[in-house]
Amino acid sequence: AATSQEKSSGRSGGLASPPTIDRQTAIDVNPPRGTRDFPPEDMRLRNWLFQNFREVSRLFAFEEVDFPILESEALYTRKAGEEITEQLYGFEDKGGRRVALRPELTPSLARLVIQKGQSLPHPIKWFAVGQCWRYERTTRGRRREHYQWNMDIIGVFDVTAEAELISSVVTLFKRLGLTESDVGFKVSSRKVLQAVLQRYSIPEELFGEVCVIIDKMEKIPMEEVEKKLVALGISVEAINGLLQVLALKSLPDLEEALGSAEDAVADLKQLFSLAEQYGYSQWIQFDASIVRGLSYYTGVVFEGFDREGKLRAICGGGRYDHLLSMFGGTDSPACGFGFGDAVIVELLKDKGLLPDLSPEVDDIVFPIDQQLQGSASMIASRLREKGRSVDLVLEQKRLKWIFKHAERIKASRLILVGEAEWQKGMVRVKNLSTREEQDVKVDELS
Ligand SMILES: OCc1cccc(Br)n1
Repeated sequence: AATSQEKSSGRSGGLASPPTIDRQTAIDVNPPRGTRDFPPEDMRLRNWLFQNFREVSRLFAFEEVDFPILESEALYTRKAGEEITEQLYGFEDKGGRRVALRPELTPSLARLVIQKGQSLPHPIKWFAVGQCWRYERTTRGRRREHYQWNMDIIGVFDVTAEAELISSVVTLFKRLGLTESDVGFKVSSRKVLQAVLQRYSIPEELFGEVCVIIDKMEKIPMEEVEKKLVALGISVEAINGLLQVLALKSLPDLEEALGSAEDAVADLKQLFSLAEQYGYSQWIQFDASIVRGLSYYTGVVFEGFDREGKLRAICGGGRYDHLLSMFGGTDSPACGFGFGDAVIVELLKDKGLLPDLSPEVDDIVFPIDQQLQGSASMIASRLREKGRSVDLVLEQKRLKWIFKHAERIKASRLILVGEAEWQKGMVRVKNLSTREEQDVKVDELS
């Protein structure tokens, strides 16, 4: 019999040729440079990862929020030489407004907190999973978009907030099968830097820029770092004092260098003691060189890293107590982190921890012949009402194709709608793992 495709083309034999369309030039079927498609297999992995983000956020009683990917450029035009603002994906829209694809979520969160004003009960515990963008020079061929999981706590002065945030990332890592021998957190506080800058009476307003320069220490040659600091008017003596403190790797050494009265020392001692109580002290270590690259951090900063040292930071975060006033709002103490969707997948791949995710179809419903297509649709609807995921075969196929298809989508059952059984108000149900098959009354199908 002619297949439905052959019928529609009015030709039998050979494949039906597509209707002619006036296509001048073929489009580029690849996504724009630096961006990704998510075909089903990749989408299943992404959904699995995001489901873990959401489940951990639920465990920590955070509420989900979201914001537009497009924001006013003004949210990001900080003058601290940050990579994230230098690579801003900004443009002028048709209304002449300067807008940008968001490079991070925190400014949007700050904007919403200000918009909602004091009506919001504090502390605010919000999370978001959102796509973020940068315009990276293609020379480095790096991506221009990634998805970030963010968790933020607004309204808590104490480092109990940071301890809670780090605990949530530890929880995520454990859910993904990672242990403290795979990953860890380097933890410090920008108050360390602040204390040193004060000792050399370096003006407070240089703080953000100095942090951004120090953060580049691992990425650019030391002499360039020093040149940038000197360009800010910082003396060589101060720079040496800075570099000495930044080399500290133990809290006792920090206490010795700064004295126990310093906030940085007290904060970090409390944080490490809380980590003990949470049970994740094996996951964290003090490292004064950690400053992170966002200018608005003001206190504790941390980043997740892979202990083999092969990958870029897995996640990063910290305290940002003055971000709201940067946008004209009233300051609230705040801290949060961003966790990208790329490095973690590379790490899971390296560790052989990527899950085997297959499509989850319960039933294939197949009308043996064309006249039973309507009956098959009725069967499919009944099964769907019972919550079964049903792949209804929509065109005549040979049984050989059906079994191959069932194998490919890992269906658990094949429901054959055939004339003889249908006359008796039944369908043939084949269990595709046990190969058992039986006729089942339509009314008893579940
Ligand atoms: O973490 C920096 C960043 C921001 C936006 C997009 C991408 Br890819 N990466």
